[in-house]
Amino acid sequence: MRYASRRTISLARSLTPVIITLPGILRILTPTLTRKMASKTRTYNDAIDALNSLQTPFAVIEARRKAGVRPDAVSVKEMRTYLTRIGYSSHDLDRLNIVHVAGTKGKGSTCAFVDSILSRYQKARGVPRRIGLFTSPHLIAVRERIRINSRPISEELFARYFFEVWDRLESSVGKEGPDASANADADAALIAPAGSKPIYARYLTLMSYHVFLSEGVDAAVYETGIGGEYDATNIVERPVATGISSLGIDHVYVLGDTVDKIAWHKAGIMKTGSPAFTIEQVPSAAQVLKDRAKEKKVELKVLDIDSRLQGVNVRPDANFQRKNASLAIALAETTIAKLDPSFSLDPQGPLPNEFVDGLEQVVWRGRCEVKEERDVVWHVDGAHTVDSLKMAARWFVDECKKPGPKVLIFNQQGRQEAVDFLEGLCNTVKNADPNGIGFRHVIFCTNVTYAETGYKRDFVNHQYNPKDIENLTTQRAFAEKWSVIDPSANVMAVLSIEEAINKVRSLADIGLKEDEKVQALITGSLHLVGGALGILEGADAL
Ligand SMILES: Nc1ncnc2c1ncn2[C@@H]1O[C@H](COP(=O)(O)OP(=O)(O)OP(=O)(O)O)[C@@H](O)[C@H]1O
Ligand SMILES: [Mg+2]
Ligand SMILES: [Mg+2]
Repeated sequence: MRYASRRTISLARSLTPVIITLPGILRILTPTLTRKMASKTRTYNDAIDALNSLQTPFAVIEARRKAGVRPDAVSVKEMRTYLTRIGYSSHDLDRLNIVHVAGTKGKGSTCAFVDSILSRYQKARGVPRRIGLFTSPHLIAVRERIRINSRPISEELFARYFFEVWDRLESSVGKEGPDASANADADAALIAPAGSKPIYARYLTLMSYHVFLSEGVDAAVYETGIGGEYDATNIVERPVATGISSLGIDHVYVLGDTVDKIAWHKAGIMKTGSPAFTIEQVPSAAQVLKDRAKEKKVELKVLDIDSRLQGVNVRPDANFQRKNASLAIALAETTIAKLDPSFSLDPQGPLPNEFVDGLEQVVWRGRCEVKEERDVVWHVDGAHTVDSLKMAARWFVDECKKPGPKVLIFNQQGRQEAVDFLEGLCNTVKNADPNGIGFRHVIFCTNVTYAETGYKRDFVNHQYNPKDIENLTTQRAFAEKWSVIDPSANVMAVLSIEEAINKVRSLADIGLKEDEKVQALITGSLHLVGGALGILEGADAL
């Protein structure tokens, strides 16, 4: 086994007021930040720096974890308070005609399908007028999370709306709207002190409402962040429809350690008066969804794979994706029927062209992507749970028809349980090979993008232990585990995504046969995948 040597790297970019040093503690030079933000020309980079200052520091996360603090109903009250402070009531959200999607896996893909179908319909019929899409996490740049008509909002627009929200929150004095009682004011002040701001993901959620309402969006697709019941997106009271994609185990610390506990949270997005859809689930999860629907008097439809998908080229050609697509069809159909009363879908007949095109031409980057170079075929997928990693491995095996050594680049930072992701990944690939050969080389890297210059600003993350990254603690644990699971593999740990990619490219120089290409899989985290795509494409992949 070979490890990269331990060394100190400076991750500072010259213009940024955020300086990170390894080893050591992350420092934010707030005077620069404050001065910049006070000036008139507040840029996208200023916005991202200010946003990064809203991340919960690693030490606080640790302390909460130890004390067993979990999100609860107060989180939703807090979001409502902030919404009022930036000038909206939850009734205003009705104008957005929100499609709300929760699930352990497939949320983003389902949302992207819905968005893509609505876009095709818009082009053909002019309805909806403007489509909003809110997803998480981001792959290449933060502004990807807020899209209008399928395009990430521009840096200028992002900066403008970001600071409008910022300023409104800073100047809030605890008056919670004209109708608020003294008690309500006092409550709100306790939940969210005047002048305070929500944390990172919640801030972006809040900002998305401001963006979409200001920009005249009349259909908005929302992916939940974590869970559903207490998620920041759950302040919507009258969504057009809700959808729950595949349920499984993830975010155990926040949501609980069994699939039925997790299902309880996800079911929290269902709303009385709004149609709800899901797909086939494991029995315990299905039961919880059914019970919660009954309790909320919601009619929950459990969808089979839509028979009208036959002949539709859904990629990847896998059952999980057809489930996502089936859910998306129902959600898009319900939305369009509300906005265009002349629309109706024949459940037996073929799908309208707009639906077929929307499903076939969807762009959802970093999921099951293939990029071919002269000597290396890169297979890139952001899976990061046990189940989705097995899917990713199966997809990889199916794609790897051409000969050549298989190589893995893997990262998952900050989650100890991730060491359990490896076995399924290893065995799926091994078992698919007639000679039982798995990955020849396995490279574990940190989530640092570049060897020399460190993190791209959009990826600065205060939530990880900097010591762990410096010492490659996680990567060494992964490497040790892999050496036990597959002693024949050449396993290594390196300090950055860039080094990992260069390592794979250098493998091509040492002994590929004539018709061979290195078959590389990059997976384990969207952060890794986003950084890798940026490097492979040599520029912002956006
Ligand atoms: N229905 C599904 N069941 C299992 N795995 C899935 C499913 N849909 C997608 N995946 C896998 O999970 C990866 C992430 O998909 P997607 O972005 O749609 O999920 P998500 O729910 O938005 O996840 P995240 O937790 O990253 O927000 C995909 O690349 C694919 O490998
Ligand atoms: Mg997730
Ligand atoms: Mg997602």
